[in-house]
Amino acid sequence: MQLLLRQCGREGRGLVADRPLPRGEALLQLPDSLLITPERAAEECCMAPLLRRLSPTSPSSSTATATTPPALPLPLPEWSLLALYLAELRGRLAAGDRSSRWSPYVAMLPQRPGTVLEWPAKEARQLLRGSPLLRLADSISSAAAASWAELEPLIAQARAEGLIPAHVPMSKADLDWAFGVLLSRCIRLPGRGEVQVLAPWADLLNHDVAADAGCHLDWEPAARGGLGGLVLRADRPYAAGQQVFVSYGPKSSGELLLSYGFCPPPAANPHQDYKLRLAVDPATDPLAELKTQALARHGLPPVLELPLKLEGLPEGLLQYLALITARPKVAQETFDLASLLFEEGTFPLLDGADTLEAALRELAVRCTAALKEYPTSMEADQALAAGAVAAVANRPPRGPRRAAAAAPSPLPLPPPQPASTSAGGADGVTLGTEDVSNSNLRAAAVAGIRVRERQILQRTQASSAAQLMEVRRAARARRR
Ligand SMILES: C[S@@+](CC[C@H](N)C(=O)[O-])C[C@H]1O[C@@H](n2cnc3c(N)ncnc32)[C@H](O)[C@@H]1O
Repeated sequence: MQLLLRQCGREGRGLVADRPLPRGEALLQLPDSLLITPERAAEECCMAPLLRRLSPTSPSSSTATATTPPALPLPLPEWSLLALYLAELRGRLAAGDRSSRWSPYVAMLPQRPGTVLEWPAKEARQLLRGSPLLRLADSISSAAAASWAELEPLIAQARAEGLIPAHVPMSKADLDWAFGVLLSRCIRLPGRGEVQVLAPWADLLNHDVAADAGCHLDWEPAARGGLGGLVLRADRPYAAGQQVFVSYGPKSSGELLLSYGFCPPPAANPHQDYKLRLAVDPATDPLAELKTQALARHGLPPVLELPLKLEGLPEGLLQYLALITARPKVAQETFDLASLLFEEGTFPLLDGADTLEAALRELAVRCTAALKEYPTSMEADQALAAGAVAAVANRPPRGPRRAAAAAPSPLPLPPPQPASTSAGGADGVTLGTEDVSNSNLRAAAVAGIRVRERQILQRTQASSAAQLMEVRRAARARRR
């Protein structure tokens, strides 16, 4: 055991090194039997007999290895199976039924994971107006609603068949809670066919925006010289008592707020962005069908979200914009244009007009339009965000600190450590899950995100205007 459970300031509980640990060391190792996989959820869930009848008969793409059982065809999406099982375990626990071996795990899960699913719908729409985060919030709630719509009739059927014990409600509230737990704790394992699992104990690791993208939990197949289990390797040396963080992925502060219920200062988050949505529009573009085909030939979808950042434009943005804004007189030229843009990386003249110039112009127009979408002013958002920073900067997180004692730590808890560096800094403070459960602080967190999104849009607008002038100057020089 190299890691100990601790209360770690705004992050809540976390895992710390129990002694100096060298880089590369396996800090944590869990065998398959200690993971809640979708297959295990389907087999162990009280609805298993019904789920078995629903299973497709054809074999699924197997993720079996020497250390994992063969994967059975799944009757439902992974997410729904995990949610179903979690909801059952929660119901059992609430009724005092501790018969499941996962009870201690479910008992230590947060009652309110703090994701956007807990925000009142009207508040979410108001708060996120103008920001691309509104699309993300909508997609999260739609996914949860679709999963519930799929599960509700099955739960009713299983109850009618007497599969669900009377003391287990399997209510919508239990499922909603399960969706929040999954959003904030489920781990996807690239080393095991991208399967999504719940990993008790490992899911006590907190996120650091600065952690290397490679610093994450993954499955190490024994066959390829790995340890044959879920493993976290130290990405750097750790001192005794130092909190071990992982990367939940290159996520913006808004993505973390909606899915994990905490908000690091956007200005200190290297993954902060503004997701610009680009799409071929069949309603206004007579060449939409051809453009969709041309994009597909280059492996590109007809709708794309690209992350604008302060540091510069994402790769491929101008090429994509050049294609979707182009109006070639000869329709078939769409394919030639796509090849020149996406294969050769050149912006040709189209019917005498410069496609790079058109793309830059369009980018500036879209930034201007996006800036107008925000319902608040930059100054108001700056004041709101700064007020929240001042309010939380020097106060310790609320909540019972003895919660860690109830968690499955086989060792006594060492004394509290100083607040981690990720909890503050010159660019603001991380608003933790307890903070953002307060709607005023939630509003302030979103205001801070809007400030950064606007700065990104303004910078992009200015740099596209500067580049546009450059392109025009070069064109004039060519004509002289
Ligand atoms: C996978 S769990 C990690 C363990 C969690 N701290 C706990 O007490 O159960 C993810 C949750 O931890 C918290 N968290 C993770 N990283 C954080 C960070 N850098 N700052 C604040 N909260 C964090 C959030 O509440 C998030 O939903």
